[in-house]
Amino acid sequence: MPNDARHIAALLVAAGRGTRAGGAIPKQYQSLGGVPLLARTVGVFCEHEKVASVTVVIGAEDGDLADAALPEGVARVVGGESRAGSVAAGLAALPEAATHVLIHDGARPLVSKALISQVILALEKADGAAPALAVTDALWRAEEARVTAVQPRDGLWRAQTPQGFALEAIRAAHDGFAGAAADDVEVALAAGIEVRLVPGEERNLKVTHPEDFDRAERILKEDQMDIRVGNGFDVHRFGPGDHVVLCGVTVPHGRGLQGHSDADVGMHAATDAIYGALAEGDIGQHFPPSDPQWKGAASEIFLKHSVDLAAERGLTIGNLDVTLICEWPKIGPQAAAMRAEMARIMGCDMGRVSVKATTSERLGFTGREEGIAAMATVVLVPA
Ligand SMILES: Nc1ccn([C@@H]2O[C@H](COP(=O)(O)OP(=O)(O)OP(=O)(O)O)[C@@H](O)[C@H]2O)c(=O)n1
Ligand SMILES: C[C@](O)(CO)[C@H](O)COP(=O)(O)O
Repeated sequence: MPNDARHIAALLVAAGRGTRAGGAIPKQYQSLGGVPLLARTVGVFCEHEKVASVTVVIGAEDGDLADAALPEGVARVVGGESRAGSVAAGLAALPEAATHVLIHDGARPLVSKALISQVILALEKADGAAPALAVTDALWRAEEARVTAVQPRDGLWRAQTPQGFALEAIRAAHDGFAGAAADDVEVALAAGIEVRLVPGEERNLKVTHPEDFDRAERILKEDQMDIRVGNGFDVHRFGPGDHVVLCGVTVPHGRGLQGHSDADVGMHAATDAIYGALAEGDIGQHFPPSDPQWKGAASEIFLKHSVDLAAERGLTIGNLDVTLICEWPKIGPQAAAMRAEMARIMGCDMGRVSVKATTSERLGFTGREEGIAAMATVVLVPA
């Protein structure tokens, strides 16, 4: 269920003929890693928690191919002769509740949930937002296979999709646009809509030529091999109190743990392990202790956030191993409840979560019962 007051509609244009890609059927219905290319594109948007509806624009003669490629619940509409015509048909068919639209090429199957999120975020600041990559190669003009001039590349960007807009603004822009447009940003600019740039992704290629299938398949294989390991470590000191919260479970104790949040040292170590695996910093970076809104916060919020970030990258929990280091309280009797609670928050099987404990033989700060330490190791695997 989208957690956004806006209704963000995804509009995937897939009515082209794919002549440059060749093949017996249009490229969007050809197999990419054993799945129709368009099914992959649609899947990414269907799984995005902020996308409220998905509409696909198909070719008039592609009904049977679309039946085989599209999941139930995805609306479809027949497109036009040009990409712009297909977008216009799609804009007219979006759900009434839609406030914003993400217009995306069906032929870009490797778009990531993280990129979609960036475009949605940028739409909070402007009526238009689109991903692009800076041009890094030198640019030339040429005629008849001879270089005739150098084209300065400063300020030049390679356009990608999804291109996001406030719905009424882009509808009006399309209504008032005459002629051919390469994409919807061109239509938006002609109507004076401000379009914010967000960093594009190399992997978000448009399958255009036959060799692009090989490129896309190589990226999919790399995704399958993307296994991440992270570790986390945390310490909280004891203070006054009558309980501690460890791995989400409240344990009666003669003292409490001090901290800005609920001081759940085990959950913090686990969360930092996940951020570490993602190279996404640590809890303090995402939830600054200086921010009063996190005072006394349940650490569940932090753990859930790190797992959501992993999911945006297509990763899920392979396994998590947490070690609590303390003399007291005794963890063994609570370990199963802690594993169950962590598994619930992370949305994974309890068999993937380990919580164990050790004393430090009365040595050091944990041995003197000044505080509790925790360490965690996580493995993230492709979802
Ligand atoms: N009349 C059209 C033309 C294009 N598209 C869609 O716009 C996207 C980008 O276009 P492009 O890659 O140029 O696709 P094709 O037009 O299918 O390719 P080609 O020019 O090689 O025929 C694709 O997802 C394509 O299906 C569309 O919905 N309707
Ligand atoms: C919209 C687009 O994907 C932006 O890069 C692109 O312009 C559409 O594809 P085409 O090959 O230009 O038709």
